[in-house]
Amino acid sequence: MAPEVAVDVFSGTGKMNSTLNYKRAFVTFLAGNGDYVKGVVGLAKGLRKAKSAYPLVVAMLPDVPEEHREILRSQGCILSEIVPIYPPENQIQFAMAYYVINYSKLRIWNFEEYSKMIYLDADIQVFDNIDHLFDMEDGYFYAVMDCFCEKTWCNSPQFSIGYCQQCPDRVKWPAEMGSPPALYFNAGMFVFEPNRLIYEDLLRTVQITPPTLFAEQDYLNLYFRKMYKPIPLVYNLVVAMLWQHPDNVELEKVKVVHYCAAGSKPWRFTGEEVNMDREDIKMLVAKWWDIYNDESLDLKEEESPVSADQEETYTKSSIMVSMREPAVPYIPAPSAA
Ligand SMILES: O=c1ccn([C@@H]2O[C@H](COP(=O)(O)OP(=O)(O)O)[C@@H](O)[C@H]2O)c(=O)[nH]1
Ligand SMILES: OC[C@H]1O[C@H](O[C@@H]2[C@@H](O)[C@H](O)[C@@H](O)[C@H](O)[C@@H]2O)[C@H](O)[C@@H](O)[C@H]1O
Ligand SMILES: [Mn+2]
Repeated sequence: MAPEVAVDVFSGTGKMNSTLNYKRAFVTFLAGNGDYVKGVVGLAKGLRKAKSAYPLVVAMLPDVPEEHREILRSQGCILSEIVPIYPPENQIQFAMAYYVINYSKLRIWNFEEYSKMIYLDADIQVFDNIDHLFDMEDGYFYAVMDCFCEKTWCNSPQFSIGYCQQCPDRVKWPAEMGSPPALYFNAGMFVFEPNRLIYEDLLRTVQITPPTLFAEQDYLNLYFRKMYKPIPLVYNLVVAMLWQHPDNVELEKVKVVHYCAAGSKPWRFTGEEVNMDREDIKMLVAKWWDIYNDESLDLKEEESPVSADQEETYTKSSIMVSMREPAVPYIPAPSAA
């Protein structure tokens, strides 16, 4: 069983963070005019169904069309347009070509309107309330450990020797390859504190850090390696764990599902890719659709979505904030579709 830190939101230090005057929110990232917007709608409705007390902010690139923005506003999302961030010139072949746009996620450290945020990829669904994660001790970067066994890792040293942190005793890390890799998190879900100084350092450092296979996920693991605290996989079930490490998964206890395996995105699910004919995968995809199609979870007219001027102010401030950096030419990245 992989090493895990129990989620002790009332840490021994008694430093349970006051919820007074602290703004908290979930935040996701949206790029392009494709179908990830369905993921964000599903996430907004899932958080509503889980009765979360906090809003969902959408950090979106300029290429998200107005029609999609309107859909997200109607679901109560707080939209914040961000300026893209690109890695330095490089020859790297990212594990997936479209990962290049994921560096733009770094903009969320600039959302200083919030004291603590939980980042969630748009291909994630929250099936149970996880608001208690906001009460974890400040000063750390909390996320769930990833798995190195999928083909996407085939060009990594871990994959080449069959090593995975989810089962470190299966194939031990060979001494001749130096010390085993530090605990490594999946960057589809994490608990963090926006901070302008960290934000500026993140942007400075990313320009002098050679990009690697998993793009901003590798970079975030490198940058936060001293602050990282693993949390239980119930908070981000990377679905490949179901077949790569079934002994580590108690599906009935899982609160958050991350549809990141090839072919598992619910809104484009065909069931044809490897492992997509599994009963558990088909059940999780159906659960996602149950929420997405549940009209009772749509934001009601009488519920106060973000008013236009409130959003405008917020968006302007975030644009002003994000535009403080030199604007970069926006080059649409290869589509993930
Ligand atoms: O065309 C795209 C590709 C990615 N994303 C965003 O970037 C995140 C990371 O991409 P993805 O989840 O596909 O990566 P994976 O977790 O599958 O590696 C997505 O969840 C979305 O929030 C997006 O908005 N549009
Ligand atoms: O840009 C790099 C991405 O890296 C991560 O996805 C990976 C990772 O989970 C691997 O372990 C899987 O094998 C792979 O399928 C999946 O794409 C994050 O989920 C995503 O948000 C983003 O940071
Ligand atoms: Mn994802």
